[in-house]
Amino acid sequence: MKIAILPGDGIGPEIMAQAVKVLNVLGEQFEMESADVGGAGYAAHGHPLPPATLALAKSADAVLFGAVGDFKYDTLERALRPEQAILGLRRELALFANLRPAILYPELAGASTLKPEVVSGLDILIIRELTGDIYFGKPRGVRECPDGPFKGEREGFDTMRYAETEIRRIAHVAFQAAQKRSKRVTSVDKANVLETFQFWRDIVTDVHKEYPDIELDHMYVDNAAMQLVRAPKKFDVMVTGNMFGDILSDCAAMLTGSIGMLPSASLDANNKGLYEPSHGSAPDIAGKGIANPLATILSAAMMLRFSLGKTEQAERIENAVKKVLAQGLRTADIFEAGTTKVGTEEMGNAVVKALG
Ligand SMILES: NC(=O)c1ccc[n+]([C@@H]2O[C@H](COP(=O)([O-])OP(=O)(O)OC[C@H]3O[C@@H](n4cnc5c(N)ncnc54)[C@H](O)[C@@H]3O)[C@@H](O)[C@H]2O)c1
Ligand SMILES: CC(C)[C@H](C(=O)O)[C@@H](O)C(=O)O
Ligand SMILES: [Mg+2]
Repeated sequence: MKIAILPGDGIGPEIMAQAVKVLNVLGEQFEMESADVGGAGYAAHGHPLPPATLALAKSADAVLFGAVGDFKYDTLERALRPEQAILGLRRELALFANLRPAILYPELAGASTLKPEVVSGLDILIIRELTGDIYFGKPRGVRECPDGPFKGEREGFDTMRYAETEIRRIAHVAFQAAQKRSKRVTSVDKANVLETFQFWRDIVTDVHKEYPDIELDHMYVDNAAMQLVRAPKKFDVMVTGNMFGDILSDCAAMLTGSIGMLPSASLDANNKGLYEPSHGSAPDIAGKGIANPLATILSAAMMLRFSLGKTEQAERIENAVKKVLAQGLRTADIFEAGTTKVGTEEMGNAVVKALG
């Protein structure tokens, strides 16, 4: 089985090294091949998603991705910016279904910024549509404003759009995921204002007819953001569009103690996938050896489960993570009094040791 390893920028290489270490000691015969991506791809090959990197990702059984982005590239033309690498991979590999599970490990109840009783036992799954919406809609750009009070001035614009097929297939993913959980789906939209999301609501409602065992409710995104911090445990599966999902999943991350705890799987129609932590390249802490590698290690576990058919190995990793947390080991982002602060590498080594 071939795994493409794309560490990327900032803390990407540091956290990826820990996940690779874990994969290496499982006793499996994985063929792992690394390639430059993001700012590292641009620096070495003049493009954030060099053709060889894309070819590797396409030929592999799964992709493990670190993070991309570096503020020093923010002035490059958009097509050359590091973020285009992850957007390009999502589009080229047709990874339309992004699963972001926000689970609170009991040991981290005190690490969350919310009261322990609000978050204890939290286990929600955010399903974010990943290849449509305003992220990919055209036209977009900066132009002369054609009408209205600002006619003649420059204006920036993007296009929000969803085709029926795109909504149907992500709705199926959500309902089917809910069938394996507590059979509840909340579809998050902005149907009160946006045509795109009234259409989204209508199509999700239609797909729901095929899933009479699932309870569906609809919620506006502003309310959903509020409810996520007010009473997050009321949610089970949340399904939403690309941009709302981006924002809500960062919000949900903090319920788990840190964004350094939130893994993700981005899947195509055949469960081939790219796996990455939900966070970015964290330039503010890059190179310091203090980043939390657990989101990346847990992403590797998701990869074993969803794309490589190695459920037992996935569980081994997840149990090892629980064990190190129970041992009181914490990176700086989840540290609290009475626990032991460790660096990125020590945390990776502890997971390896705890694999059993
Ligand atoms: N999928 C991706 O590759 C991805 C995702 C999000 C952001 N980005 C990019 O990353 C760069 C930085 O973006 P940002 O600062 O807005 O978001 P970020 O997620 O990189 O960082 C936000 C905050 O969370 C902290 N943080 C993130 N991951 C952490 C970890 N594993 N352990 C401990 N702390 C962690 C950071 O130190 C920072 O304070 C930008 O260039 C952005 O475009 C990339
Ligand atoms: C880096 C960026 C393109 C990306 C997104 O907006 O999807 C990131 O924020 C994420 O959540 O994976
Ligand atoms: Mg994001």
